[in-house]
Amino acid sequence: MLKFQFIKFSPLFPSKPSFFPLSSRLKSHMASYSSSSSNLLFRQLFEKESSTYTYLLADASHADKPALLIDPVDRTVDRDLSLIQELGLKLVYALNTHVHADHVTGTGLIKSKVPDVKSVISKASGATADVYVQQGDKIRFGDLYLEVRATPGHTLGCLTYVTGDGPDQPQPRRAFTGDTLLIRGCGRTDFQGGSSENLYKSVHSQIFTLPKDTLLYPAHDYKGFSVTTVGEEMQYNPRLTKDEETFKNIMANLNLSYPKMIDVAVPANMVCGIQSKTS
Ligand SMILES: N[C@@H](CCC(=O)N[C@@H](CSS)C(=O)NCC(=O)O)C(=O)O
Ligand SMILES: [Fe+2]
Repeated sequence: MLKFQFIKFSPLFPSKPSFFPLSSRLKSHMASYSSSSSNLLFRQLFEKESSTYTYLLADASHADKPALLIDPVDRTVDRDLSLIQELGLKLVYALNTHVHADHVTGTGLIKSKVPDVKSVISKASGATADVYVQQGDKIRFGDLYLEVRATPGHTLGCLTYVTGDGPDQPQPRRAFTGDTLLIRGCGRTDFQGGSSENLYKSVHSQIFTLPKDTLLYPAHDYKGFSVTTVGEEMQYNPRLTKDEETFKNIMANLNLSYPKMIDVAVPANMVCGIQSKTS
């Protein structure tokens, strides 16, 4: 099994040099130019049975058009792979934000259909994958990357993936929050090593510290919303705008029924759906 260092120090997809000897005026012009001519190809995809969002990201300017999927669902793998083929992308990574309790991840199925794809999850999740990531790691695809932020609370191993910072990276930034932060809500904390204290700290230290215009994309939405921003959630999130004690009280009294598929989904997702024999 590969360790994450493989990606972290891999010269496969080196970044562009980030230093250019330009005047500060020209630099600021370049920064705004780069924001409107991003290399990032981005698609938000939806699986309606579990109200799950899957995200497709690719570096469309790179020769190979390397791509990754965040939180694919087994039921929609064929749709996602058809889209990837149609757009001429090369799928390199299939990432999970955490061990899902409400649906079976598509990661294993993807690996059985496209064997070169590497599955990615946090070491803290305890799940099987090809590549384990942790706080501060970078997952590179072409000239772009996702920065890994550990955001435990909904589960012990929850991650938020944030698009790269810097003049050659697309702006505004996007953060894929899994179930840590939902639009005007957050993930429940009553199973899988959940902790309302940890979730509160994760959101305030790892998500609300991002620039206010950062676009936030959750793993689920049950009300028809698709995207929010850091600034919007800091102002309007009915749970996370409260002080920590009030938040913990809200979370202790959600009274949600367990996800219908939890007994099937968690054991399956601990081995990333289905793993190939070689991984
Ligand atoms: N009814 C759904 C499960 C709904 C649910 O529990 N969602 C989770 C995220 S999936 S683990 C959650 O954290 N919800 C928080 C909330 O406030 O709704 C099913 O049966 O699958
Ligand atoms: Fe979840």
